[in-house]
Amino acid sequence: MSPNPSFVRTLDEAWRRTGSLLCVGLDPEPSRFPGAFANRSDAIFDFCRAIVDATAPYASAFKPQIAYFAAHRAEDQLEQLIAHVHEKHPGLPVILDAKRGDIGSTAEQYAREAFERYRADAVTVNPYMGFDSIEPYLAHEGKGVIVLCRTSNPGGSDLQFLDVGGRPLYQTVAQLAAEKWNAAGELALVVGATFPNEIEVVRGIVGNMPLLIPGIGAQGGDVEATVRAGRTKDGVGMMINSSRAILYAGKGDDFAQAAARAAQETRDKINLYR
Ligand SMILES: O=C(O)c1cc(=O)[nH]c(=O)n1[C@@H]1O[C@H](COP(=O)(O)O)[C@@H](O)[C@H]1O
Repeated sequence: MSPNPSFVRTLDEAWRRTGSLLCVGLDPEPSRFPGAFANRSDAIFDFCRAIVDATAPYASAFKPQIAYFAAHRAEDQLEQLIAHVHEKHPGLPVILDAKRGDIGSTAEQYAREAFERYRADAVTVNPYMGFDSIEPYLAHEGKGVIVLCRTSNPGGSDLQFLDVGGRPLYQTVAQLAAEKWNAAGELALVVGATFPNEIEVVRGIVGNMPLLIPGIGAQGGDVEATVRAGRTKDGVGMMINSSRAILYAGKGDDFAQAAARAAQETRDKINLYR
């Protein structure tokens, strides 16, 4: 079997080819779908496929959030959706947002779920249980592992800001990721757009490592401050995610066109500051 292409390399190529740092988040909530989707058993797939096809010209990655599928017993639709992205939009990586974290033997199963069942290119993981809980994902050659570092939510400070030897815990996570955990070169970190100062600090610690940055759009993160803080010297290095502000930009039959417009505007705004 040929090895998987490198996630980090594919992502870097996508940034440069598409000229976009936008990651379109796929958090499907059927109660917010336009009326035409009511009572359709495949509504989640159909809605997300329409969003993917409409926004792909403005995106460099997609990020489905697993809970939005699992809560509706729609894991099969998630499989179909990721297969659709690979088939119709090759070269745009799919990040499965699952925020997993467990002992090694269980993590092996989560890794198989993300990479073999769903065929994601990368998965989000929680570092709270330490490196042996992350290693099983790295055993999948070429697959990306995106570690929570400084999350976008207000409660993220409860633990991530605890003082560890004179600096906040999230900085220790960034340093471990950059210096000890990244032998495979396929790690990335999550840093919320709601905390641009911390984005800048993390960028200083991790060099060119990719950052997944959620929190613009519905959570109110500042695009200009985010981009200025997180860009690499080459003006790339960030998967800037927006979910609800794109998915639900329109409520009617033109929802996909409205999503495309929102994606285009977001891409263009990001590009003003690269
Ligand atoms: O790992 C994530 O993607 C993530 C980390 C984080 O710190 N904050 C955060 O909002 N997310 C996810 O990013 C998405 C943000 O969605 P919107 O606020 O609608 O753009 C959701 O799927 C969250 O689960």
